[in-house]
Amino acid sequence: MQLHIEAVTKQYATVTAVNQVSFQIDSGEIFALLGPNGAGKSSIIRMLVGMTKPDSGEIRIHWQDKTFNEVPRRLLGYLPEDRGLYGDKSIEKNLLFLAQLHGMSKADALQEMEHWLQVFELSERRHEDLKQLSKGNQQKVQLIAAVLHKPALVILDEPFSGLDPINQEKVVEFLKQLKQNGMTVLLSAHQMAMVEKLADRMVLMAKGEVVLAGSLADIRQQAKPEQQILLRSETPLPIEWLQALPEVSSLEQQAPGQALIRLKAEAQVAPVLRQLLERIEPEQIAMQTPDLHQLYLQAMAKHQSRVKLEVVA
Ligand SMILES: Nc1ncnc2c1ncn2[C@@H]1O[C@H](COP(=O)(O)OP(=O)(O)OP(=O)(O)O)[C@@H](O)[C@H]1O
Repeated sequence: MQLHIEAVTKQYATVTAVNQVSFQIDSGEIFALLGPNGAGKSSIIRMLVGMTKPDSGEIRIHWQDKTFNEVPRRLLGYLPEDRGLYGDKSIEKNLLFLAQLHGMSKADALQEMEHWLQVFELSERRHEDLKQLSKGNQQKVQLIAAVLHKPALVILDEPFSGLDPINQEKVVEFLKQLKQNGMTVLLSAHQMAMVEKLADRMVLMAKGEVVLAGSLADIRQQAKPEQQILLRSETPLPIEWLQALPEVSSLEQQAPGQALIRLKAEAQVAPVLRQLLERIEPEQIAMQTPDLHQLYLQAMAKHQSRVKLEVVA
């Protein structure tokens, strides 16, 4: 299963939800769509599953030796943005119904269901009506429903939403299992820490456009992130002096004796370290690599200031 999204544009009335977006998802990858609210993630997903069509550009899905313009239903496991199962039916009845709709036999569905109910610790509750479950547990049932029929491609619109940190970790493990089982996974998410653990590649979108794309390492390179120095001392740090150093762009004081110092893009690290060591006796001094959350915030801030400049010009 390979997906090609080529120069796809989607307009709703006055809003360009997706603007000339291109990327490719390879077989067996976990691929993440990232971006703030309204970036266009769900619009792309809705076009992939055939709920809407692009205004221009092309979607091509290659499966074995065939090509499609939307993912065929029998190959697709989909967690929609608007969740929808039957509240007055039990977990088991809901899952059996959906598995059989996808052409699974009852025996196969029950066997597959057993595995996933155990993964999400819901085995004991299989006969409870869905409406009796917490929002998080309903979400877990929805995730099982998306994969029970062993689809080739799983598309999950915000699989982590509404889940506590422990259950978010469970979803990470669930997604890793899907990859091990050979499925291709596309997900949208706001939880950068989870995406960082999982995604082989990703695109960062803003206002319908791709801002950054690639693996985490690629994104780190493209983003040209600020260099960061973590400084820890047993005595309080001379914060004003640190802020006034010409190489420093900003400083985050994390405790009286601890700060994260961000350097200007063109700054050399060695002279900064020399000055620090002349003035301070640090307990710890370390270069820090920004995580996906920080890269995301930096990329979005840069994108916003570029858009503002374009508007002024
Ligand atoms: N059916 C629609 N009619 C009109 N505008 C729409 C429609 N669907 C989406 N939009 C607009 O398109 C833009 C992109 O929305 P979309 O739902 O794709 O973003 P998203 O990245 O999935 O956001 P979120 O993280 O909030 O789910 C938004 O400005 C949204 O208001």
